[in-house]
Amino acid sequence: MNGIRVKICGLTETSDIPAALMAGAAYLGFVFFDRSPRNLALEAASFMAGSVPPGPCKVALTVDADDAFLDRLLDRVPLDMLQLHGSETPERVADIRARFGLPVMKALGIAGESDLAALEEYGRAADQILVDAKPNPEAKLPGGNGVAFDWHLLAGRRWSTPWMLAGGLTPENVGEAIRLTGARQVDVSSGVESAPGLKDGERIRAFCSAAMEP
Ligand SMILES: O=C(O)c1ccccc1NCC(=O)[C@H](O)[C@H](O)COP(=O)(O)O
Repeated sequence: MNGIRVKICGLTETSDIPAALMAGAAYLGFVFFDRSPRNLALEAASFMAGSVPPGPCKVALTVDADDAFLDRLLDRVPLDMLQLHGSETPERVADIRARFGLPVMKALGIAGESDLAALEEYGRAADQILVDAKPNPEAKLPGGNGVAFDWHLLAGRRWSTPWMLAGGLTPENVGEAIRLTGARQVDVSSGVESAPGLKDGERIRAFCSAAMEP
């Protein structure tokens, strides 16, 4: 074991939870975004998150959510972290963190060198940064597109805020991604699916072991 922490994002079936936990995932991600094939109704999310034993971090992914939705979400679903995957400003990130009392992870899209400055800025407002691929202009979703960015952009860089690598990771490429970027945490959604929104237990297991026991 190398201490790498894995987040499996976009769980949609109750059976995804034991699959992710048995594989050793440290974070479980639930998506709340209407247009996503991984979108969960609050009732389903409440049941799924309620079935998680103490330990793993239960993360809610939202996109430019307003306070009324976050109130309803946190009223009904037992959660440990909010992942903000829209165009929330640093001020909005800080506001959500103060108002809702949960750690916040801000997702930032990277396509080139010039996108890296935002990591410093948002690092002052968020508890963690999710360093993800910037979606193509024609993409239907702001994340979860199974697209990677050039990992060399992160090589040799250090940030004081904890961060997690995401975007197009798979059981086949996660070892190389960790080696090139120095990531200590990795996030995956599409790369462990058999179809959009359908997690594959065997790929979850393969991903976790490739990340944690290379
Ligand atoms: O997964 C979705 O459907 C989604 C919808 C809206 C915003 C973000 C979304 N997903 C983000 C993720 O699941 C991951 O955190 C990240 O983007 C990596 O996804 P993938 O490239 O599919 O592994």
